[in-house]
Amino acid sequence: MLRTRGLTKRFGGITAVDGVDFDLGSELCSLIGPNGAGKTTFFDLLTGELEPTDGRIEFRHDGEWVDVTATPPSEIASLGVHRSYQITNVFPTSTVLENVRVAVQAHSDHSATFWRTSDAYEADLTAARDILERVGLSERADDLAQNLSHGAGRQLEVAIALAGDPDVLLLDEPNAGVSSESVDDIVALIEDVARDHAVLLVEHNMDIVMEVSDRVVVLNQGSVIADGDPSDVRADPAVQEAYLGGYETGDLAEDGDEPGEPEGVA
Ligand SMILES: Nc1ncnc2c1ncn2[C@@H]1O[C@H](COP(=O)(O)OP(=O)(O)OP(=O)(O)O)[C@@H](O)[C@H]1O
Repeated sequence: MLRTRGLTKRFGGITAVDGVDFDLGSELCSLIGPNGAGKTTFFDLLTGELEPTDGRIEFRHDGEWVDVTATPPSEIASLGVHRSYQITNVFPTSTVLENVRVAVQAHSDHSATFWRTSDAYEADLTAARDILERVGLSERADDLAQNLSHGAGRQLEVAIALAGDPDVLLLDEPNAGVSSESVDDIVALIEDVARDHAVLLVEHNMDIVMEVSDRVVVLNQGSVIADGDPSDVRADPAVQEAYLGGYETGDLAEDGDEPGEPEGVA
């Protein structure tokens, strides 16, 4: 679905992403690593928000590999790669339904038509309602987005990303700031969208990573230090040393950190 070759991003003297070769298939792959490992920079490169210093990015589109290195974000989105942004593309004073309808309309073929028919409007509304049902927000459809809890806000961001009918979803800490009661909803949502999308997930909570991932890739100082099955990656001594520090499932819940988070993770 997506691949990088020799992908590199330098900021002055800092190499944030260092020659990364990465392939994403039809799977749920988690990208983990300590603070400053380069995860956000890697996402920003994939979505076109940053231009690489070196290397290339390709997406599979209509059966062909397309080189999208240094392509603007809107074009990358139109090729089927969507990122769930943290709040930034939600209109707080619009309803939940309207937020998703606008996102559906922006993607639909008839969006460029000035005189949109009421049929097109109804079709977009129906599609938006279906998406809200899928992410578990149907009952909040008429609420203003600004009145949602953090967890429901994350569900709305995923709904907006789904409205673009993506092939690849990049989920950027969908669990960040979410109350412990809502974590199960977010985990269920991640697992659900992964059934019919390739998903690349950045997530600090290792319990979630171990539960949902088909594959885990570990970045450290911009380089991939491990890539494979979650349990193999967890047992990898290099990963333990760079990031996990003796992590066992659930064992960090008692020491004041968030459950499942390696120590020192923001
Ligand atoms: N715009 C920038 N200008 C200069 N340095 C940057 C910039 N963005 C990131 N960096 C540096 O690049 C490195 C990688 O940062 P990045 O935010 O990608 O890591 P991360 O793995 O996402 O970290 P975190 O888990 O804390 O979000 C860090 O050393 C960071 O300070």
